[in-house]
Amino acid sequence: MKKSKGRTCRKRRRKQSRSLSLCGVNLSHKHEYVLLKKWLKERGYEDNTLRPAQFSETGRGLMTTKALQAQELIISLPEKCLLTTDTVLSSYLGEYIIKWRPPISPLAALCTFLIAEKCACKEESLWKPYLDLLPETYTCPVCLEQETVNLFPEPLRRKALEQRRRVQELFVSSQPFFFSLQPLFSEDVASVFNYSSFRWAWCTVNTRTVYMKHAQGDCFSRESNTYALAPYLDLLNHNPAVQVKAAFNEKTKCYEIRTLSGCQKYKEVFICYGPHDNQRLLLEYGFVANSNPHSSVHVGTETLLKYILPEDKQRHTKLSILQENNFLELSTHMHLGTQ
Ligand SMILES: C[S@@+](CC[C@H](N)C(=O)[O-])C[C@H]1O[C@@H](n2cnc3c(N)ncnc32)[C@H](O)[C@@H]1O
Repeated sequence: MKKSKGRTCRKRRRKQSRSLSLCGVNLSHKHEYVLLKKWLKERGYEDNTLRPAQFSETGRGLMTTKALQAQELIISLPEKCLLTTDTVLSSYLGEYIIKWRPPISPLAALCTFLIAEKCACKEESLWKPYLDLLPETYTCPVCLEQETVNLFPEPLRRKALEQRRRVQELFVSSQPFFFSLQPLFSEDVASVFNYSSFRWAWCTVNTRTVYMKHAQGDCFSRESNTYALAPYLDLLNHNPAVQVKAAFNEKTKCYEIRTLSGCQKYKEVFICYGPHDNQRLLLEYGFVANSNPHSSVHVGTETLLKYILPEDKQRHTKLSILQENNFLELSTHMHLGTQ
């Protein structure tokens, strides 16, 4: 009898403590969040349901103060709150971007704006309440020490190095444009637009933007222009198990996210960033998800080649399929021996 009571008690306590760990510590009274809410209100955002909160398992996120039913709106953020390439073009950077040839990419434009606003115009930025709440550092592979990246399994290490190369290339190719902005700054632009601030801006765009299609104008290069930074909404964390519908609503002129799964009162509200496996989540967002239904194992080239035996009659076909689908990274000492 005693034993059974103990077990029930332990079970109940475990359940309570798990449930408590899913409830966050409310942050909304903090000065920075009060300022952000005021800033959002001035731009037409009204909401009494969501609260910024710190969660033990996922870090900072948003909590709901009422139960959300399936199909209910989680958030509806007016266009005025969104930071897009239109924002950049209508800022003091616009005339420099329009004149610059060859045109810079939409991504480079957003990074330039974030750095300029964050590092140079500190007190005057219209975006200050938002910028003050952005993370100072990121955990995407491009920000990690080489020794850490060396510990990754080969396929992830390869992707991490690719990411680093892409960010470095974009930084180097954007430098002449940065130098053209010197008239806007009293400091040396080389110190404002350094690699570290560029990497911070790149990670901000990469980990926090929502998809929003923009018309392809002449001001920017042909790369896709689909980014929108969405203050407050970008506090929503990822959960692969939830389903949401998210898009810019042309009628309401708001970026809207609707839950398809619902959410309990005082629990963290999640969205789904996409059906990503943990390698993709680590590369793009700097974290991995527990119990990820999209988990997959990435097999390195050497291992793949080891299991396609020379006597296999379909060896040639199999290797062609792997190669066509980018599964083989061939270094100079490797050869396929397809004959
Ligand atoms: C759009 S932001 C979400 C808000 C973010 N937690 C914050 O404090 O600003 C995306 C970032 O949140 C973190 N994140 C999102 N979902 C997460 C999860 N399920 N577990 C841990 N971290 C998560 C990752 O650092 C990711 O790059």
